[in-house]
Amino acid sequence: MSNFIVDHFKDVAKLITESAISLQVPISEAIALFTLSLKHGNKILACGNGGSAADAQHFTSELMGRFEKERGPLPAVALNTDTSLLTAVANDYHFKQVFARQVYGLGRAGDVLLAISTSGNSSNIIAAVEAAHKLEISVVMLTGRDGGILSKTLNPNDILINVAHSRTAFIQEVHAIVIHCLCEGVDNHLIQLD
Ligand SMILES: O=C(CO)[C@@H](O)[C@H](O)[C@H](O)[C@H](O)COP(=O)(O)O
Ligand SMILES: [Zn+2]
Repeated sequence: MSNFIVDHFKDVAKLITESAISLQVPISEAIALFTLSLKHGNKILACGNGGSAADAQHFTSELMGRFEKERGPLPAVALNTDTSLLTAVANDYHFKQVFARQVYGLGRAGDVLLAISTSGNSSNIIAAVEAAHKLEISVVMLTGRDGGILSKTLNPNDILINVAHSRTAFIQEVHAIVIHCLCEGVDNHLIQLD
């Protein structure tokens, strides 16, 4: 029997090493976009489904709380956390609208939306991106596989961070690293200014 545990660690380690090269530029660009938005007094919205919902709230909690260094709170809201709101919108309208509705309610021009989808094909994430575009909110898309439909909806100011792998688990494991790099980069920029 093959040792799937050792294989998992080895295979994701290879993907992490490859991603360090391929994702360095879009991650740096996303850090610059988030930082500029926050410096202008705007906020970050984030959304995802399942494991990516956990990733979205992981990111916003490290902005609103703290990452590694002491600083003030940075305005950031995960759109997948309020079960009353999510069930009401899904029940009364459509599950596709659960994030878009909140983008329309909370979003303002100049904010940035972090849209996370390992397939790039989740309809509620695509609808959230459409809502963001209507409000002149730039989008950082954190995706996997070939980026799916989401990657085809990029506006010129948007940034695609795509982990080109077919296993959802591996994509999510790299996404966790990307999220920590985003937090570290934003802190490096903003704490220098203090
Ligand atoms: O965490 C996992 C699988 O590792 C699952 O919960 C996964 O996130 C869910 O199936 C999501 O609904 C997948 O959506 P997406 O990433 O394709 O947008
Ligand atoms: Zn998972």
